Amino acid sequence: CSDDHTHAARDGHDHSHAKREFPSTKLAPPSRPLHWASLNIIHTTDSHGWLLGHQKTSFPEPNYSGDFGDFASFVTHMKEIAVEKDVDLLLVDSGDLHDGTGLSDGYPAGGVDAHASNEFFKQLPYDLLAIGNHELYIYNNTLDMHVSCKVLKLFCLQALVRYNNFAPRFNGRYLSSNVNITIDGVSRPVGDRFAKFKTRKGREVTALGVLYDFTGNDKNTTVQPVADMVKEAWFAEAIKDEPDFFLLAGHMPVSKDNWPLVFNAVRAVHPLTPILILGGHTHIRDCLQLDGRSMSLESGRYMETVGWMSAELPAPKGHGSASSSSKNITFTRRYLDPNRVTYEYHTGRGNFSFDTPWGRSITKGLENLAKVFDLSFQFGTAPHDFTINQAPYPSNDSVLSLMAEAMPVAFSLNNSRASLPNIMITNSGSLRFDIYAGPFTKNDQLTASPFADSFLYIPSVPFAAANAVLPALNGAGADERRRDETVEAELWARGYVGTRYTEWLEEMYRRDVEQGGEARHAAANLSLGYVTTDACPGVGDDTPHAPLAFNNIPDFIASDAPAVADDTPIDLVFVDFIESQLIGILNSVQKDKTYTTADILSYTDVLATEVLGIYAQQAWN
Ligand SMILES: O=c1ccn([C@@H]2O[C@H](COP(=O)(O)O)[C@@H](O)[C@H]2O)c(=O)[nH]1
Repeated sequence: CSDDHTHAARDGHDHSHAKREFPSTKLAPPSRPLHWASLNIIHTTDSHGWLLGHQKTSFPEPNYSGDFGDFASFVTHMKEIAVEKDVDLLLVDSGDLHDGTGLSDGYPAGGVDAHASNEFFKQLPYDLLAIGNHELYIYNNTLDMHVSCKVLKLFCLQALVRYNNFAPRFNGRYLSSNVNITIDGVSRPVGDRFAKFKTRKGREVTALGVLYDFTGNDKNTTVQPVADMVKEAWFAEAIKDEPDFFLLAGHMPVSKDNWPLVFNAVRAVHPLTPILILGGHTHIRDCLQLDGRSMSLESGRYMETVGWMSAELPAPKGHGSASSSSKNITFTRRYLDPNRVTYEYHTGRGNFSFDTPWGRSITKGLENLAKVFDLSFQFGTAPHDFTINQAPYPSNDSVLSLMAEAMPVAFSLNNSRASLPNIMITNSGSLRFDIYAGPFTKNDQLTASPFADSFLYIPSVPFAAANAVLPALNGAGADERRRDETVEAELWARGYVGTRYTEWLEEMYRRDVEQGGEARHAAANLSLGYVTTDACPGVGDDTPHAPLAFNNIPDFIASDAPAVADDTPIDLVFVDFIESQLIGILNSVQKDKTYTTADILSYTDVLATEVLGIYAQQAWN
């Protein structure tokens, strides 16, 4: 029934689901079936707690409205199809499960970030997972991903009670090839360094799980640079024997990063063995081929994309295959919008036959968790949409402008310093999602600003110096150069990837404008969404869309500067995430004093996660 494929509503059998039978919005189905080959992969990355799907009704949100229960049902049906076709289908994740929604970050005091949401992740039949940088900002989060009872005998009982954790569930397939955690003075991999396993069809796989050169990790966790990892004896030993293919998952962008180091190290030993790379981190849809027998895929962010890769591999070794063939392998890739229309289209199911009991139970469990965490608690009513890149900055419709306005309001509560002049600075990367008109809930607060960062200050900074910090941080100095390369490199290493994502959005918008976008979209009846151009052949986006409007934003934002004389001492307030850059910049814009961490004090107990809620309670009620 074709209509069954064009609405994302549920069948209504289970009325307890009625609340999430969004969107009633009509969704376009995919443009064509997926190409299945002898080996196929479903890929997720950078999900950041977005397991209840995107719940707002303005486009592009309905494109991503499928929840993790729907995804589980999709995976079940796809696995059945793979068996019918007698081909391999693997499920792979490339990390960053923490920081992003109320489900991951709305836990009660004393809890561990994403522990509860990861219980749902653990229910999916992932064949391989890799650690992300967001698993490493806080030691306890890393610990929660670890704990192998095989290794940690004494610690285990206590850990299982407190941290009923992640890696052991995946039985050697949660990989952290270059990431360690230190427990009781002993440094050990968070998951496993590598995995060797066989697919259902008997293909031998050698797998790695690599993190890019991240340096913002908490103490007692370590990230080994990729260039050093490939020189390790364990690495040489792991890749020595030839499998049917190498599966390189990792939280590392497929373009402009270090995958070639890993790829070349493998190629030096195995010039022809297929290499399949599943990357992440920059939140974009991207694909390239490092050679004709390899494909690298990156599948977006926030469960806004489910990636698909297919590779026509020869039969497994020992099944009479010509594994030493030097011919190019036929690969395809596709970026799926995760919604029920997409899922039903590709599984040949309708609203009445799509849900599996297991998928439904995951949806129910997520909804219960949202209740337990009180995620629909309403702070106020947002008067209109506030966006990160669709609206110019500064403007009334910019989330960044909203934050700049909200900080002084939120930090003035019970704060004896509030009457003193100040400038408050935060990084725009801390704002992770748009705010939509209507009820502004605890979940909306955490999707917009999920990092529980504190605010610090340096007292008595002369206004002229304090006021020079923001432009210097943003690189808009007198000579109009982009930000200092050292600062840029440091930000990248600490996990600052906003630039790559916004460049991607800008490029799709610019290309579209050049092609005379609007009339074309109207004629083709396109809804808003991602419009990907990558370096791989064939159709990428599963459902065609028109791109969102794009405006450039600065990397750092600040509250309005006070109207005081240049030499007036003021409080320079800033989010702790940018502490090291801020001190460096402050020392570069003035030479009267060398500021150090000893000059820094705590400004407020209000965390970055709480600012918008406090503001909404005052301004939006
Ligand atoms: O405490 C924090 C931690 C991170 N950020 C911002 O997050 C991104 C990096 O996240 P990815 O998902 O790995 O892209 C980066 O832009 C940081 O600015 C933060 O603000 N505070």
